[in-house]
Amino acid sequence: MTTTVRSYSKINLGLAIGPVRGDGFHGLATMYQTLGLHDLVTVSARMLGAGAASRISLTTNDKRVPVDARNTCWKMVERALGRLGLAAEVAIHIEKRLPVQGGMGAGSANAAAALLGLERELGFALPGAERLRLAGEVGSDVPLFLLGGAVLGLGRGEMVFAMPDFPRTWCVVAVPEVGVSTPQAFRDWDALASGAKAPSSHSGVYGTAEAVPLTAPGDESGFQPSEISGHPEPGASPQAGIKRAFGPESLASSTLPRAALRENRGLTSVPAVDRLEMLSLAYASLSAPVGARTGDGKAGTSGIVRVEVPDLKQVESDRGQTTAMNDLAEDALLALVRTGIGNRGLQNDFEDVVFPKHPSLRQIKRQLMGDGSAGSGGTAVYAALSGSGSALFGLYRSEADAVAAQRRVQESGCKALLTTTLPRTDYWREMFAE
Ligand SMILES: C[C@@](CO)(OP(=O)(O)O)[C@H](O)COP(=O)(O)OP(=O)(O)OC[C@H]1O[C@@H](n2ccc(N)nc2=O)[C@H](O)[C@@H]1O
Ligand SMILES: Nc1ncnc2c1ncn2[C@@H]1O[C@H](COP(=O)(O)OP(=O)(O)O)[C@@H](O)[C@H]1O
Repeated sequence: MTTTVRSYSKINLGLAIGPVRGDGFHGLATMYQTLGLHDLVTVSARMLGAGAASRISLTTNDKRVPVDARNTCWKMVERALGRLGLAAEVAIHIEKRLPVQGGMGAGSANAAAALLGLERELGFALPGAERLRLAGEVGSDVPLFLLGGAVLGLGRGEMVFAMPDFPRTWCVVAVPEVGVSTPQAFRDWDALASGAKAPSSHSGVYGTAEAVPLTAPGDESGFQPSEISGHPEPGASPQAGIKRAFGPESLASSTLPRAALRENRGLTSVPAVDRLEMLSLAYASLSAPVGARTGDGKAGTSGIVRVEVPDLKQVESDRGQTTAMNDLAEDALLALVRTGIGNRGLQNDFEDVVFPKHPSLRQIKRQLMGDGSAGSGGTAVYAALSGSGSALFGLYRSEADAVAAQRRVQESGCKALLTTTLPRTDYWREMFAE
């Protein structure tokens, strides 16, 4: 028997990078959103007798994807079998449709899909908290795919909180040919943040900050990853997560070796931590009941997922959603877009290092955004780099606006895909392919 799982992608609606932690990872506050674009992961598995060693094999249609123990699916399956004390023969096939190194979390989603496929094949399910813990070990972006929908990510991105969902929203994903390495993008950010010249958009964050020691008194090694990894208790509130991620205990345990601290004074600034905490609180405040959210006071004016579009109209009426819901969706999305610090609004910090290195990506963001000029089609509600890139996305009020944006990007010679965001219920309903 085989199980085929849709391995969906994500975008980062906003992403703020914080200080380097004791384990070398960066603190993050990000709002993930799953998308309909997906790979297919097929798993077949059979138990082996007692004493046998597990055997994993992997195939894929994309030669850039490793087919050995470096593959995220392999890591996930190996860990899950180990945790269960089971031996099995497992064959995984990854049909790649998503860009590799695109910032869409494709490899991370593959790992989550492999776990779900394995569980179904063997007829077991790990407890929820255990799954999230294993997923976080495989990669910072893996746990979000065990929730789906709109997800707040804290810690190094692996502490995940399900947020109230925005109904499906039209989305265009631009897929430039350039690949961006995530570790390199973080290193570039470190160089920028610790350099003499602070980016103008972050002045006041890194420019004049005084360094504060995050090292516990007397601790010279400063390396205690076990204290700062892990996952909040299931059902914990985002606010509890924020406290855990940024509270005094976390700072005490988020130790940096003293030498690194000296070298990275700007990174450990109080304002940098404050900024991350403020942004997390702003994101988390969106978890208030939908009716309590405020938009721009002009509900219904921008019409996110308005039902003028035949296909989407069909989809929505099939699911019993009402037009009134669309107005609330618009309010929630506009509130999110305005979330941020100062007058910067929603943002992805990686743009500050990735755009200077790849100026063509800034240009693609402009095309996704649109300038509203006559004949060019509608503008985006929001457009940004996803994760560390190189994929970028735009969110649109209607299919017509999205199609116009797709055309603008394609005419400039860049591949552009039309899709929608994928709320949590749809994410799970459509997860297992026939
Ligand atoms: C930046 C983000 C934002 O969504 O996405 P992508 O652009 O990769 O999609 C993620 O945090 C990426 O998560 P993921 O791709 O799972 O990264 P991991 O395997 O955990 O880490 C890869 C490397 O990135 C760096 N890293 C990652 C996460 C983090 N919070 N701080 C880091 O410094 C580390 O150097 C790490 O070794
Ligand atoms: N299952 C997988 N699918 C894709 N890439 C994988 C996988 N496992 C490991 N990798 C490696 O991880 C790197 C990042 O992959 P990917 O998830 O596509 O990027 P991003 O995190 O930017 O979305 C790739 O360069 C690839 O070598």
